Amino acid sequence: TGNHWGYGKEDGPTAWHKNYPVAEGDRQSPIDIIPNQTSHDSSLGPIVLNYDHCTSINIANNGHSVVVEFEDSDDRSVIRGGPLDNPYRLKQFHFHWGGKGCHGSEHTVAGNSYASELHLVHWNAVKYKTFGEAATAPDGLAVLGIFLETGDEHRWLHMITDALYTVKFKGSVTDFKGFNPKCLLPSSLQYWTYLGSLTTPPLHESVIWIVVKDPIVVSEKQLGKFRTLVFTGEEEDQRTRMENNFRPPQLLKGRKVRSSN
Ligand SMILES: NS(=O)(=O)c1c2ccccc2cc2ccccc12
Ligand SMILES: [Zn+2]
Repeated sequence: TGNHWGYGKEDGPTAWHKNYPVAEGDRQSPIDIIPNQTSHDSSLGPIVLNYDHCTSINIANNGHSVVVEFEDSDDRSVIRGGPLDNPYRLKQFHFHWGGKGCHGSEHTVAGNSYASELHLVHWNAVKYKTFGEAATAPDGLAVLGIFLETGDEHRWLHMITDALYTVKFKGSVTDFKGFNPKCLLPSSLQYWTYLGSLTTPPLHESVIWIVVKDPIVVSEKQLGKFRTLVFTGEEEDQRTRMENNFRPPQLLKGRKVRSSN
């Protein structure tokens, strides 16, 4: 019905262009990043994150992913530097993941996928009054992408995975205060950056992507807890496991991918 979209055969990424023609636009995300075809740009400074006074509000299942929202009424948690001309305010973060044992990242590196990908979504509150306005502007959003690979248990991810049972169904929201996503970042913030889009409908071409090169490591058990979520609402009789909620790589269409040193 209407602009309903998902990750299934009928309503998935290959069908999105019917309701969202920008799906075939010139700056769509994700992409396959080929490291030896990126251009190293020494003018690209380090990414600076000021999350020390960030205020997480809640954790929610929006029927597409699990999302942690932040208080963004002031500049208490911002990302700056790198390719950004302004500080961008942290709004939310969410994840994309695969099915058991298969891959689930959105960006790929020389054709290789990771098990999952974390997106920290920020908006340009210097130039735009609201997140909604920024979301449709070419320099409105900055999303920091972090790859997750499986291995040892991640010492802090349990704070997220322990809360997932409270947001099993689409539309569920629970309090989630005092979480600082800085604990989910790898030690090195070397990155690739390019101009792209939201990877979910409405696919607005408003994102400056900053994809961190080094993955964080999480255990298969921790990743498995994301797959206990379902795409469907509690009132629906269908229980469709939430997994493979990733869009495949899109055409580069002549875009340059720059690399920090
Ligand atoms: N995958 S995504 O980061 O493009 C994305 C958003 C990006 C920018 C603004 C809002 C977004 C909301 C999302 C909600 C669920 C999944 C991806 C989302
Ligand atoms: Zn995302």
